Amino acid sequence: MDWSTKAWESIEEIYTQILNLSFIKELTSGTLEREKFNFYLEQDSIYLAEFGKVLAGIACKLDKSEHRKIFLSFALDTVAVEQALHQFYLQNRKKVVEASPSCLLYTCYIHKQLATTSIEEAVAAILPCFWIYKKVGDYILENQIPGENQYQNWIDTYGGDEFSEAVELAIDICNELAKGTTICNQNKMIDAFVMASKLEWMFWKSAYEMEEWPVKSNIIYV
Ligand SMILES: Cc1ncc(C[n+]2csc(CCO)c2C)c(N)n1
Repeated sequence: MDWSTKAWESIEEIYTQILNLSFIKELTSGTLEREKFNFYLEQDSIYLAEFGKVLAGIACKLDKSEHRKIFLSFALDTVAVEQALHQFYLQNRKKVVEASPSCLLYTCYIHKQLATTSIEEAVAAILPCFWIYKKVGDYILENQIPGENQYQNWIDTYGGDEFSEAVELAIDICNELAKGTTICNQNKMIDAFVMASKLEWMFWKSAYEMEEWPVKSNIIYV
């Protein structure tokens, strides 16, 4: 069994719980409140900016030029997706938004992986972002209520064939890196994959709840 098969089997339960989230159910039916979706997009904008930096950082550490090329193209795609979705849904709103606790946790986790773990573990930590979104995008496409869905543009970004190639490349690179490393490190890669999958679940849950910080501040800038 290759590394990615074991990795996906390790998160089957988390994936099922993602599909059962109200955010995903209502995104599928198109009934998700716009306020919740906008909250998600604003948080996602923070996430994508950090994710793009991590992808570029991973590229710097990869030995094979082919892998570097792919990760740099992922980093560019991330900026493009961020701009396109946000232009479409938020019309370039320039509100200053603070990262929610879950968003901060996720972005700090991937930065921590890049800064302090093996390159294999860092790559494994970014795979759920690709793979889970592909699966969720396809699931929504298949289970959509036919007709108008105000979130069609978002759904089409991740569901369908266009995004498949990137996901397959990311999975293949993980399998190749896993093959070239120790069993111990392969298991650490699984841990990273599972942790990032939990953080994907938390990200959607926190968007639906429009998660706030449990303590407030009254910042006065100079
Ligand atoms: C929390 C969160 N997780 C995953 C994605 C999906 N995603 C973000 S960047 C990227 C790679 C290339 O665009 C993919 C698949 C998201 N938007 N937000």
